[in-house]
Amino acid sequence: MKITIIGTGQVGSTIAYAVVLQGLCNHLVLAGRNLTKAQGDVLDLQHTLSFCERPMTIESSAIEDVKNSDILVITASAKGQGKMASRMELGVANVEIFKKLIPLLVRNNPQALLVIISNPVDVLTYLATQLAGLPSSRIMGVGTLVDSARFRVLLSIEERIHPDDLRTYILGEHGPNQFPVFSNAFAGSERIADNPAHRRIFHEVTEAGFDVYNLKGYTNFAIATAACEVLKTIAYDDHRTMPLSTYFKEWQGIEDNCFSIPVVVGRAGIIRHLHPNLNQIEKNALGKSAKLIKDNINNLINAENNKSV
Ligand SMILES: NC(=O)c1ccc[n+]([C@@H]2O[C@H](COP(=O)([O-])OP(=O)(O)OC[C@H]3O[C@@H](n4cnc5c(N)ncnc54)[C@H](O)[C@@H]3O)[C@@H](O)[C@H]2O)c1
Repeated sequence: MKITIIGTGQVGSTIAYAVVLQGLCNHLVLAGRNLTKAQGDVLDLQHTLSFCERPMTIESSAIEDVKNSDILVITASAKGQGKMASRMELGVANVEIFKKLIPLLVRNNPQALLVIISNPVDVLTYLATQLAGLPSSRIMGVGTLVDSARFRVLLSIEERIHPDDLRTYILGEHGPNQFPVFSNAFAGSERIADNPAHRRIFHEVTEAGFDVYNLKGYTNFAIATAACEVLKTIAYDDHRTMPLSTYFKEWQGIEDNCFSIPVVVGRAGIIRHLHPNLNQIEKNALGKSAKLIKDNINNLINAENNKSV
């Protein structure tokens, strides 16, 4: 299994470190615009291997020389300017980056699954699906997986139950247009109530990424761990369920959109979309989110396409 990470900034390097610690492949490539940084990371990671259980080839590469990967993890991104209030601030620059990167990467890595990390992740997963010309099952964004994980951790503190035993999903946008699915949230088969305390935790989660970013200038540990959950279920063909950003023609009455829905993931990519039975509050939230997310996609991608015609 050959995993290539595109972009060796804070997130790319931390994903690489987590991949090495977890032994998720036998061939890891770090590819970046800044080859010196990639080479430095490679040496540092190679020196980690004697403490790891699995041997692994670790190499650096120029992006144009990346070939025949099984999985491409895309973290390349423009830099945010100062404090960040919205992931859409990266949108115009990252749409441009993706228009150059995705066709090149797909041409040279025709069998690869694409795991999109860069923000705004739902817009970029939609764009990558358009540009790649591959089945949408092969392209996924680590959307609200990280939000759902944060939600479980904060709820676990409130409920004093291990976060892994909390079945709670946040769906929709990796951003302000996300919503919690309390109607299907359980711990030990007991419903996790939709009450003011749990709603307050959900609102904390929506802001949590910015809290970390505005304190230290980037987020890396939670996203790298979430990305590795996706890589692990692909590598071992585990068929685990998780909320990921994916293009769909139709899901629960919403058409032609791209955001996080519950999916089953394995070696072939997204194997199945799951269809939870949402209550009326959640159906309303879904409809509202879907419209706002599609507006973001239209504003960033379609407006740009129309300009270049
Ligand atoms: N989906 C999520 O949950 C999530 C969580 C955290 C961060 N992110 C996103 O991940 C991305 C990376 O974050 P980071 O903190 O590592 O940023 P960073 O600035 O540290 O790294 C970005 C990397 O992209 C490279 N790059 C820039 N322009 C490029 C180009 N034209 N071609 C190729 N490479 C290019 C840079 O050289 C750098 O190595 C951001 O968009 C960030 O918002 C997403």
